[in-house]
Amino acid sequence: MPTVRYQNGDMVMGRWPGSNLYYEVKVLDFDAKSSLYTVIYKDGTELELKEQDMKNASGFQTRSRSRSRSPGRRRSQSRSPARTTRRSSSRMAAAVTTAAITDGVTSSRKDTRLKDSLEIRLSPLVSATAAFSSYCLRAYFWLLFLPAWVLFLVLQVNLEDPSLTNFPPPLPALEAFWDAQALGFVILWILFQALLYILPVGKLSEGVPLRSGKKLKYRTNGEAVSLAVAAAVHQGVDLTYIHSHFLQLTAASFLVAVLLSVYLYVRSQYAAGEQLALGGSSGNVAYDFFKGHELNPRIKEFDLKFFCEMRPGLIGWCLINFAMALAEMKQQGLDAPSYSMILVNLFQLLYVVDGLWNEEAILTTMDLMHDGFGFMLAFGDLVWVPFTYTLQAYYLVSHPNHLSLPAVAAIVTLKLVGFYIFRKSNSEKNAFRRNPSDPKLSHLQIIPTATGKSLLVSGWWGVVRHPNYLGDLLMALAWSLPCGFSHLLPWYYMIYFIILLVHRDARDMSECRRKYGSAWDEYCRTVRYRIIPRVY
Ligand SMILES: NC(=O)C1=CN([C@@H]2O[C@H](COP(=O)(O)OP(=O)(O)OC[C@H]3O[C@@H](n4cnc5c(N)ncnc54)[C@H](OP(=O)(O)O)[C@@H]3O)[C@@H](O)[C@H]2O)C=CC1
Ligand SMILES: CC(C)CCC[C@@H](C)[C@H]1CC=C2C3=C(CC[C@@]21C)[C@@]1(C)CC[C@H](O)C(C)(C)[C@@H]1CC3
Repeated sequence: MPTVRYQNGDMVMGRWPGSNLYYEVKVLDFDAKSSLYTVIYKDGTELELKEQDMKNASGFQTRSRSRSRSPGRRRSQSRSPARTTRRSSSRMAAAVTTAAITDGVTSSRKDTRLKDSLEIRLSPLVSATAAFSSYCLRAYFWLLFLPAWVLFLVLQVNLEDPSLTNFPPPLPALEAFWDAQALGFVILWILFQALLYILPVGKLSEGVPLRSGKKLKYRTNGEAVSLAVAAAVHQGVDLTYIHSHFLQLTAASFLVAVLLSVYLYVRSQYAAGEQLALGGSSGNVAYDFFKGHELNPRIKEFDLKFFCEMRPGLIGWCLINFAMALAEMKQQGLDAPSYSMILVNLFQLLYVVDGLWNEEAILTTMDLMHDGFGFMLAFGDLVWVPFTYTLQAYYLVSHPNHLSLPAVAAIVTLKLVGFYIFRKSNSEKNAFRRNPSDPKLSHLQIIPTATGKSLLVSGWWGVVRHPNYLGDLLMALAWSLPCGFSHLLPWYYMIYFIILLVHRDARDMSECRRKYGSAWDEYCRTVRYRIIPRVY
């Protein structure tokens, strides 16, 4: 029978998962079977913590307000363990962390370390409360804006002269959106993908450790699935239906995404502990619905987030592109698709097949590791990706753009350079996160952090802080160039992607700053640029 050190109702300090920061928490429950305490943080987040991640509040001292408010001073006085040395072994870093946390309350020098942790922890709670209402407003805005924007784009692409100034676009009658057959096809497509996903072929990969240290298993059989889809398409299904029913297929997918999000929201109300993401628990229905609260919603072994992100939308994207190539030949009376259409198809196919081939790498991306699964991702995966990432191919069906051979060669070179940077940098980080002592990575310099994880500071991740985004942006440029410069619409992906990646980078920077504290500052001082060397 385990001893129960803290009682229900006790106010103690609880470690924020994945960091060395302690927050004030109230003990709600103790589960003798798992030896885990259920605690609630001041912002309402409920989590399960091990006893070793909890301390008596009396052992902590806080700095005076004036001192903690001075960022300059804070920087100069920081004694965080992560700053002290640069070591080559992540195990050393883990040892430093453990020492700092477990002994911190007794010696005065170590007290300073804990005070530094507390100092960082106080600000996010205060600002979280202040920013709450603005977050809720933003959620309402995005819930309305995202579907309206997709509709706007889909209605523009068929126009002879698509333009932002065509606003509001001529709206079709309401019944034009609804087509039971289109809904049937969307459902069949998702079920077909689900069937391929559960087939016992391909690898079973482990995700990154959850807060409890447990690792979930994922079936990563994307390569087999892409071959199965290619074979099915080869059997001669008439895909031009997709071009002629694009609006109805978009509306049907939107309906599925909304139903899925409602289901995800409802089930997240019953999830607890490590099943939950750290966001999406504000209590505001719109915000939580949009953001999603459950981290890895699963029906038995079927992982809904992983499946939606990697299968129906992503493979659907290639299928739609291919359908557009057939529609172009039909509409323009061609024997073969145009060079522009071939380039757009091949480039994006390479992107998707690469994603499926390296499916395991997605397990270390932000969406899979940290974000809850709610409307944003469900809509993103099932509507946004297949129906807006295909706009370049759709545009070319009725807006031909002739490319000379030198132009083709230049665009292909750009795509390959982008792809090389994207793949190499993603694989490097993924390999390092999976096995930091991989001998193939032993030449890379690292910065140990107080969490036990280290940061790569040479190799691709020493060039800029997001080399993978740089490669991705170069590829995006290569996808738009074949469409020419007559309209802004085929450049939409490039513009959206710059905004998305700059925003993601900022979000990731503050998340990493929270997680790694001064080790992250040191990384940022060493690697000065975010995405483009010497520019940004
Ligand atoms: N086509 C599309 O629509 C989109 C494509 N993408 C692509 O998906 C890929 C994944 O992107 P995303 O998930 O945003 O971000 P990343 O794959 O860049 O993941 C960021 C995480 O990597 C870890 N990390 C950061 N710096 C270092 C370092 N120096 N050493 C070791 N680990 C580090 C941190 O996590 P931790 O320390 O916790 O491991 C950080 O939170 C990218 O290639 C991106 O371009 C992304 C969004 C949309
Ligand atoms: C609706 C919102 C405005 C934005 C939603 C964003 C999502 C569409 C993207 C978030 C991260 C994504 C990734 C890919 C597709 C787009 C989304 C879901 C990705 C699967 C594409 C293929 C790549 O190879 C990848 C690296 C596996 C990508 C991972 C991130």
